[in-house]
Amino acid sequence: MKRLDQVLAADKVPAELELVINDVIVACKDIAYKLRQGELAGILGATEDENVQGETQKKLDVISNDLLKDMLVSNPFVRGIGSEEEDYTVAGSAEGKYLVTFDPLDGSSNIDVNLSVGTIFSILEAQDDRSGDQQEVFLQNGRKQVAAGYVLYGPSALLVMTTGNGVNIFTLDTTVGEFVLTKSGIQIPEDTAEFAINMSNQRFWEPEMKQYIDDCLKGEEGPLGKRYNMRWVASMVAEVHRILMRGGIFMYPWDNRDPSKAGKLRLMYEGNPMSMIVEQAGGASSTGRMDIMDVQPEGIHDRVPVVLGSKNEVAKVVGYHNK
Ligand SMILES: O=P(O)(O)OC[C@H]1O[C@](O)(COP(=O)(O)O)[C@@H](O)[C@@H]1O
Ligand SMILES: [Mg+2]
Ligand SMILES: [Mg+2]
Repeated sequence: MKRLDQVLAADKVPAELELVINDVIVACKDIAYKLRQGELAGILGATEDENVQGETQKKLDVISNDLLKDMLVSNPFVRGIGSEEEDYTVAGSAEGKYLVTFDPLDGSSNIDVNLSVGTIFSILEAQDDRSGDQQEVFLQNGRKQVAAGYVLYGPSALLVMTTGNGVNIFTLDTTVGEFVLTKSGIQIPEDTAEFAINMSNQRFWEPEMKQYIDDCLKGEEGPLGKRYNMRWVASMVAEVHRILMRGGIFMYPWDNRDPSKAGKLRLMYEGNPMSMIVEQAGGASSTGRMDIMDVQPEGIHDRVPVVLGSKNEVAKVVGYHNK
């Protein structure tokens, strides 16, 4: 079985980028270990703080963020980091070429109930010599990503990653503490009859999204002509992983619960890296009106409506928005 370094060498990934990816992975292995220990490691429960998104931080949000941040800002090839849990971007090395953004712990509401959570990361190249504490250096669209990935902490810990040459899946071999390649060339089935959306927000959606879901629920008798199944894990990493394995469509659409937030998910920590992975696996990813990776970020914490997964189903949802 191939190790991660062998796969990266075969993909001709530059040595400096490999060292950055390695540091992300060292931190993720530590997170995986702490999650295994759970209550025994005293890591469950909430802190008394809120993050910049106005969400209460779980202890593990903070622990995971600090692990990733400490590893990366001391890496000589990292110019800076941007995190869902940091108010501002943080400078690394002035000579560093790479910028790393991450959602240290995705699906945090699942931690205390012992369900799947993940870490999502995205790597960009700095385009000029601005310092990593200036958010402007990060404000590049998703097409500029040189690598993206997630670690899913489920029954086994999986690293799913792309450097622009397809999607590989590595499983953490806990006997040696290494991620080893277990699947490559992942392809998402083009069609699906399984959707994932938080239905409790239905009354806040735009009419186009309401119409699509109404038509899914009509099943064989409806205009979509098939019976749909539904899943909602409330952990984007777990949903995207299910879609990579068996197809499906995942949506966190725009809603008007809070008009200042264009959807719940964050472009630079969730939307872009997941879109790169999904597109590299032959799927599609859209806001409903444009490809997510073409959205120009205006701020590091920008939010974006997300529709991603099986290509033909995403095209249907985009079709509803274009009607
Ligand atoms: O609780 P809701 O509104 O269903 O939202 C679930 C969504 O929120 C998220 O948990 C957001 O991620 P965080 O846990 O990193 O804030 C996604 O993973 C998931 O798809
Ligand atoms: Mg998240
Ligand atoms: Mg998070």
